[in-house]
Amino acid sequence: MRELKSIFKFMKGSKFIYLLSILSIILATFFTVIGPLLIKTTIDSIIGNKPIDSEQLAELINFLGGKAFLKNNIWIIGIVLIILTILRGIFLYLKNTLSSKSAENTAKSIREELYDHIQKLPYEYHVKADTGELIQRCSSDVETVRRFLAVQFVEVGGSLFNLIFVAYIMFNLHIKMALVSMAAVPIIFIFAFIFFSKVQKIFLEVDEAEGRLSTVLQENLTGIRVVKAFARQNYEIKKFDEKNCEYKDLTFRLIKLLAWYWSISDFICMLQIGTVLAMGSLWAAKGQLSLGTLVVFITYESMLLWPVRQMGRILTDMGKAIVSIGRIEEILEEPTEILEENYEKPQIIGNISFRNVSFAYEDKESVLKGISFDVKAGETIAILGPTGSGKSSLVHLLPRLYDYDRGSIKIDGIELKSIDKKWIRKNVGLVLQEPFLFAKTIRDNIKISNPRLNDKKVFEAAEAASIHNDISSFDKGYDTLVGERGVSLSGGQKQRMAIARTIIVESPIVVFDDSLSAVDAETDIAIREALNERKSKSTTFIISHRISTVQDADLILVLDNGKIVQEGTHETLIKEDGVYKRVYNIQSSFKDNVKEVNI
Ligand SMILES: Nc1ncnc2c1ncn2[C@@H]1O[C@H](COP(=O)(O)OP(=O)(O)OP(=O)(O)O)[C@@H](O)[C@H]1O
Repeated sequence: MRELKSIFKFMKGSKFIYLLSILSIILATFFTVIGPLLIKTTIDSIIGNKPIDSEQLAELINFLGGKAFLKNNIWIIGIVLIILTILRGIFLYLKNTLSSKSAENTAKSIREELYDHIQKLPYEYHVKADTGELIQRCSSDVETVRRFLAVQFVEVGGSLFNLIFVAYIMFNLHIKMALVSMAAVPIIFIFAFIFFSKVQKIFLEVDEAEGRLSTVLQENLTGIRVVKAFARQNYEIKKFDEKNCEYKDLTFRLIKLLAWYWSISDFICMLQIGTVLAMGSLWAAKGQLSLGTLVVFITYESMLLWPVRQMGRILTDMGKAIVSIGRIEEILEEPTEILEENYEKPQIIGNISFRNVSFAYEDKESVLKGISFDVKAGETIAILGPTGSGKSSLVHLLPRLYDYDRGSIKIDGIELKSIDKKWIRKNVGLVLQEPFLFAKTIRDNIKISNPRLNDKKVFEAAEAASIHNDISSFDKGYDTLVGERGVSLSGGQKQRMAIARTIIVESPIVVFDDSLSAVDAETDIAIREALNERKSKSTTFIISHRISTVQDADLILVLDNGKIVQEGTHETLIKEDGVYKRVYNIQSSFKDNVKEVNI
């Protein structure tokens, strides 16, 4: 019951409200149960002549004026019944608002904790995680828990109290009638419990089918341009139809099963009420049961059966809530990245030295093997190599997105692993291969690292990234809203926005991970020149497949299969036989016709 413990943990701040809510439902049940007893007393002792068999009711009757007075003023009983109903209504209202309030609070704290935790999970986790699944856990799983807490959790307390209280009164009134009245209770409970445990599988299947339907929809809408470009609309429509039909069929199956359940359970209830009526009338005719008691039993019967029928449902919903909280816990148990360490926070200048660095993703084969090189602050290092040779892996070590397994990386003489992660990330600007822009204005996207930066800084960064003129040509300039994932911008514009966003920070170390690939050669040169002219020159890493992009670098590394196979400057490398010279020859011979040749 680890999951139940977790639910209680999230309810921490709302426990008192829950208690009030349970108290409200108990009081509502109390006022519901009192009504039929008053009717019984009226029939048996006020209209009839039987003595009142409960001290409390006798006191109430005396308070209202006594038996004789009430017999002539029976409307007073009617008013008391209305007051009881109003009180019941008030407490039911209180129960509903209180439990909804605390459920909302609990759901809010689950969502907050989840979101905070997801933000703190390591880069590695997000690389592998299925975003759709994470969204589902943060939304529909939290919703299942919320629904359970808002509706059913308090209902369990209310139903139990109802069952115990009603059974207690029944046994006090007439033992034989109580036994008859309760005969179907275990049958209905077991039937409900077995039925809902069996259909729980279908409930889950419906949930999963709904998840698959939303995944198809989400994927299609995100990749709509690819769908259109490949004229795949019909295929996508068919795929959606399949998932839609699957969801409809499963839901229909569930509804049919539920219809069966409610009909059979109604039948058992009716049979039970019929038995109570028949046996009650028989015993009443024989004088073994008063008319008033018969009325009480008939009224209590439905009060007893309805919550028992619901109980099976509540128990299975509890099962669903437990599954959901388990899925939420799974994320919360993922170890977070320790960012706020008591590690060093040195002033970073940008001298970097790699010595025999090796790195592997988890237990796989090393993707970097014995990498060694030195860079002085302000220098530019270019990295070239075939796809999968380890270029991105190498630069991802710098902001400690991953930690190297062997060897040593020193930044200004300090071992990288001993530098605080948050600190080093503030000092290493990374322009990723696939830039992601937020659905904000261009200005806000550029100054995302520090919203307090002034427009002058924004314009400077945009100019250095050769995007200022493009932005100025838009109707709303820097206030232009970037659509979801920046759909209104071209690939090259998005890349340049990402560059502006990184260089505005003026980090001492900047990494361009193949982030000039979507801009033409002239813009590429313009950006690099602008970067060189900046006051604070950063140590710059450039990953590129284009010789023209890397040729001015102070040091060029050629990687292959995780190893440095060549290193030097453009001048030295074109004189050496090797990959660099080969690529250079291919690219320069096709210079006029082909802009770039990938190696
Ligand atoms: N998160 C990851 N988990 C496991 N393996 C990975 C991960 N990222 C990359 N790899 C593997 O590591 C190797 C090096 O990948 P890396 O992205 O560093 O190459 P690259 O030279 O930058 O390639 P490209 O030019 O295509 O971007 C590849 O074999 C790749 O499959």
